[in-house]
Amino acid sequence: MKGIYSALLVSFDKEGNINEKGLRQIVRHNIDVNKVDGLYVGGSTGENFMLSTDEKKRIFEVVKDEVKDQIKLIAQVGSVNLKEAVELAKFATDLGYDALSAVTPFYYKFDFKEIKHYYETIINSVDNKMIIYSIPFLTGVNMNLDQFAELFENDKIIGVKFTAADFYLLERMRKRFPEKLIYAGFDEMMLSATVLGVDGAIGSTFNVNGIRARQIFELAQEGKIAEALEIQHVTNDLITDILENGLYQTIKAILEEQGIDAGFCRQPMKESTPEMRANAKAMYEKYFQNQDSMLNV
Ligand SMILES: CC(=O)N[C@H](C=O)[C@@H](O)[C@H](O)[C@H](O)CO
Ligand SMILES: CC(=O)C(=O)O
Repeated sequence: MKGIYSALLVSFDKEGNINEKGLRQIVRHNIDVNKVDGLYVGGSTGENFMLSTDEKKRIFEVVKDEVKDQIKLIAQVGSVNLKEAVELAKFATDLGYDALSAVTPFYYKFDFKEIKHYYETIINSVDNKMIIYSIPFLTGVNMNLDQFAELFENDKIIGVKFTAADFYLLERMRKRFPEKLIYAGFDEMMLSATVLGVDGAIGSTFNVNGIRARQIFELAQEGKIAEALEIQHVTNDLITDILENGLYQTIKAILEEQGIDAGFCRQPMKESTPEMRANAKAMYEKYFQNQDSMLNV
């Protein structure tokens, strides 16, 4: 389960319905062009928290049908509606997803006992493995080292997607949990996270920038830090441009430039303006049009 995973984008039509053809194209692009090791389905990048249970299920189905067993699949099933999370966990497990993930329960200020009960309830309802999804800047949930340790006592909880900039905590986790899988969640900090020994990364920008992401990861693992840093610099120029222009809208618009029907975002996320699309086109030309020759791949 180690390696580079795209946090999969979902294509929606103008009315906000899932565009299955576009979704399949995004999946194929991740396999054929980005050459990722796997997909993280139903995450923030999948606009998951704005979808109905049936829509989440349909996305799990379409993705599995397109991927078959070509690459690994992680299903993010977490929800403040715990019954929904269990239902999705069963559904994704029956489809053959390699692992589950669940965001820490958010919105209400759940205490740690409640958070632990949530994870145990989900994972004990299925024959599968769980990767904790920790993203404090969106959820407000900050767990400490001892709390992670308590969750990790359950052998079915095999790892964490660590989307945080607290690299002191990341280092402490690496030392204390050598057997657990730690995935870096911030693409712009991938080099530093790799130096600290993460097992992989899960990111939104890999939907377009997967080749560079793998290069950073592999060069850093080989100790070629200066070379990895050069690629992180280019990558962060791109990520800065993307974040300034609108994260998911821009990644989708770059994919459109590559001939993929990546479509619209789901409301309440805004529609791209012509200016945003023009900026994305410029990013495509700057970072991707000549990527093969730039990178010697
Ligand atoms: C909220 C969100 O999308 N987070 C992603 C993964 O955790 C990241 O891949 C970021 O999108 C990316 O690092 C840009 O900040
Ligand atoms: C990786 C990530 O942010 C997600 O889509 O959940």
